[in-house]
Amino acid sequence: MSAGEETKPVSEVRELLRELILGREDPQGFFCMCVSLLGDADTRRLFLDLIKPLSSEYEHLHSQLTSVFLEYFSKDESEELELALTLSLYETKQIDPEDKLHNSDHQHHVPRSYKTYADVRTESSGADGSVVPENQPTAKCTLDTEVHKTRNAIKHINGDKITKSQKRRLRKKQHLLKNPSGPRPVVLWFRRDLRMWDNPALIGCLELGAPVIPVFLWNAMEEEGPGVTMSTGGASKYWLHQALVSLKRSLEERGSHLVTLKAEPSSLTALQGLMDETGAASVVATALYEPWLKERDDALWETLEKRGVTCHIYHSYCLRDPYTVSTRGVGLRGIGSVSHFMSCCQQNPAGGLGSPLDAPTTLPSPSAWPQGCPLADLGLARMPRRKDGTVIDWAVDIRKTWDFSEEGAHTHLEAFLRDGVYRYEKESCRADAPNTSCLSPYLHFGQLSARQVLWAARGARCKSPKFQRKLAWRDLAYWQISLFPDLPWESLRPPYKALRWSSDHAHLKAWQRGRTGYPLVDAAMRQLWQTGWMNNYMRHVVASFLIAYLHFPWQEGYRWFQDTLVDADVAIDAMMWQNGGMCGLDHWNFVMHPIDAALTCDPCGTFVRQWCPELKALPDDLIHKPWKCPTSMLRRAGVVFGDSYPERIVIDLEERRAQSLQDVASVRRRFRQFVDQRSGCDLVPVPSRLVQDALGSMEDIVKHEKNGFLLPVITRMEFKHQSEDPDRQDNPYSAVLKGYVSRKRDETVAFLNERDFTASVMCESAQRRERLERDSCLLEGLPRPTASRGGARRTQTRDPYSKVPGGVAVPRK
Ligand SMILES: Cc1cc2nc3c(=O)[nH]c(=O)nc-3n(C[C@H](O)[C@H](O)[C@H](O)COP(=O)(O)OP(=O)(O)OC[C@H]3O[C@@H](n4cnc5c(N)ncnc54)[C@H](O)[C@@H]3O)c2cc1C
Repeated sequence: MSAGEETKPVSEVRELLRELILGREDPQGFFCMCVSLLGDADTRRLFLDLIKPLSSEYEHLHSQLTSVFLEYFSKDESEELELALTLSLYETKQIDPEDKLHNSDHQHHVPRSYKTYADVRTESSGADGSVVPENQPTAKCTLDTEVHKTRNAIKHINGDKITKSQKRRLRKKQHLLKNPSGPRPVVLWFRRDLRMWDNPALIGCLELGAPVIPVFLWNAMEEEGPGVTMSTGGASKYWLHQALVSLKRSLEERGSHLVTLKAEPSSLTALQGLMDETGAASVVATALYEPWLKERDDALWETLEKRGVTCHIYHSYCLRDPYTVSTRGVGLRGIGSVSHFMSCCQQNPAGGLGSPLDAPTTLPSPSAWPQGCPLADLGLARMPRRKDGTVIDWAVDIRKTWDFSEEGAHTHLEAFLRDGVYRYEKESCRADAPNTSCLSPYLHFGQLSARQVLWAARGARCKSPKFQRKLAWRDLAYWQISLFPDLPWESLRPPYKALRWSSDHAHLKAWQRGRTGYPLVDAAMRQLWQTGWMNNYMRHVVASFLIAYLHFPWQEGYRWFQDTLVDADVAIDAMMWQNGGMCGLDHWNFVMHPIDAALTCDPCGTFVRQWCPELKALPDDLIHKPWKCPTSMLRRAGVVFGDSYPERIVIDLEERRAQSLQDVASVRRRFRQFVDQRSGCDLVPVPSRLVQDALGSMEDIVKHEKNGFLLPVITRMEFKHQSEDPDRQDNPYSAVLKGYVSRKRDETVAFLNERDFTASVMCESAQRRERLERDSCLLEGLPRPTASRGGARRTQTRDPYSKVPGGVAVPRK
């Protein structure tokens, strides 16, 4: 073939050859494009000549292309005929949509308990809710039109420059040519449902009977939402990376693959690109409930559906879709508490929960995979480098602590139900024993579904209602964020925004790094820093300390948790910090005391010894208040304040607490319009949808305001009392809780606390006296005095709090 007679398609192929050499195209793709541009006969005739120039410098490429060519043309004639027939059939179908409808042979089946997006939309518009069949004539983006479009695109390529979208279309052609007669692939969009077991979206995909293309898209901006959300901080991003590694492996074990992609500029464009490239006809995903993500998804589904793509959305992230929770018949009194939420769910039931689904053993693959990017390129597990170039591996302890896989999730669940659940009801507050499930990161990333956990808990030998209720707490958080989209950054109780907050950066830093001088707080914050987790009780202790004793706004704690927790969850974290920060719908009716709380959760100091090893030689009874140790004891234990262990950053806890209380009282007086004069409760502006839902029975307590509705919400007695006289020092309703189990137990704790301290100091001075006497006898040559009986150190040998009948501690004998 001389250059003079070279046709346009041939020069386009030469152009593509350059792309291949530059590594921007793979041999398979290149070959398919040749077939598209030249047609079968010319490809057979010209291909080997066209690739000849590669044989010297790019020998490997050349041999790959040759074998692709030989393989393709080794097909017998009947196969080729079939291909031709299929393509012409598509052409015919394009001009005869009726025929296409009648021939729809792979209508999908959606499990009854789940809904497609089409269902949800038709339902909400009051239609009958029937499922939109995949091959419905209104679907604009059918296979035949795509083939046609692709052909047109190829016709219009201008030879000199191939644009990205042209390339994508060519790739789509490649997919179609490879699998011309099969059903069009379905994109399974993994988000926060990174599991094989009990994954309705995954099973829904399989029911479509088409090849499945699992994808994970990452766009940090979209996750963030409009406010200061800190949706995925360092630790949880690290977990996400590892969970994706594990998901990829699970998919590969099933003959599939995970395509990872940076969704730039948006998830919508990335998905559209994928649909174009693969010819996929539907997208399947699990619903997300953060309002900004829901908004994004709603717009995205709508655009895709307009383009003829069918979108199937399943609900499995929570036990209950938060957008279906109604207060009808229950009202708004007590809103924010888990019992109110459970009443709403019971009174207004949704469809049944159904039972967990099995994992599939295989997944049908497409004939060719779309191009993604390496998982590492998503930048989820980025490690900074030192000046000398070495990597700072900050996640080393997180790796040692956790198994990030779905199997790891099941192991945790089984171990908990076999062992920990027996102690959960009464002893879940213990910091020194693994009495809780540690399932939070797995639940957050959907490596376990809430339904699986609930089923397993119900079927366990020992049933813990308290544990099962925790799943309702989780749903409550998602309901709250669905009602209050600003939950992660805006206090729900307006007056509290005006509180006088501390700006002492050194205090905040000391809290973050576990250097406050309060061993229990420090141990918990160090555990968080190193492992990305701490238990619920300890989260209450450190949150109380930050807010009630250090006077920082709750948002500081929320953001730090979001960055350091492996289970950082915008909805739960925001709800809990708002409640702890006195601004939530249900603010905590207690303040954890940083020393006395230890007597309930770490009575022998085991937890503190693990995370603050510099204190490990201190006796049990003083390890939580080392500043009370006699100097000699500190010397023996090697504790030097300000050196081996920090000085306390605040000394007078009572005074700090009283100040916090006074500040609250004064803002409540300043913003009287947000205090209900009748009940003394705080008033919170609530969204009208909530009020409309409940109205009727609630007219009496909901005040109609110009800018919304104000609802009286649960308010601490001590606040009501203090507001009457902000300078008052003797508030009888003090919320400071020394322990957690009961006030009675607190009193016992206080008694033991005092007795132990006195006894320990007495012992210490007796020892000192003995030593002095012995030394002076030695000096004066007198006989040694007889040694007193019993050990000088009063180290506790038995933990008196591990069994607390009826919540009352048994004092030591
Ligand atoms: C200030 C503060 C911040 C918190 N931030 C988060 C967070 O970012 N992510 C998070 O998952 N939990 C958060 N929690 C709730 C709770 O502390 C953790 O879910 C729990 O410690 C996780 O440990 P676990 O799995 O052993 O819990 P378990 O006691 O075994 O509970 C089982 C599951 O129930 C759910 N759950 C438990 N407690 C709560 C709760 N109070 N609210 C909602 N769901 C709950 C979790 O999914 C948990 O995994 C926070 C609590 C506080 C006080």
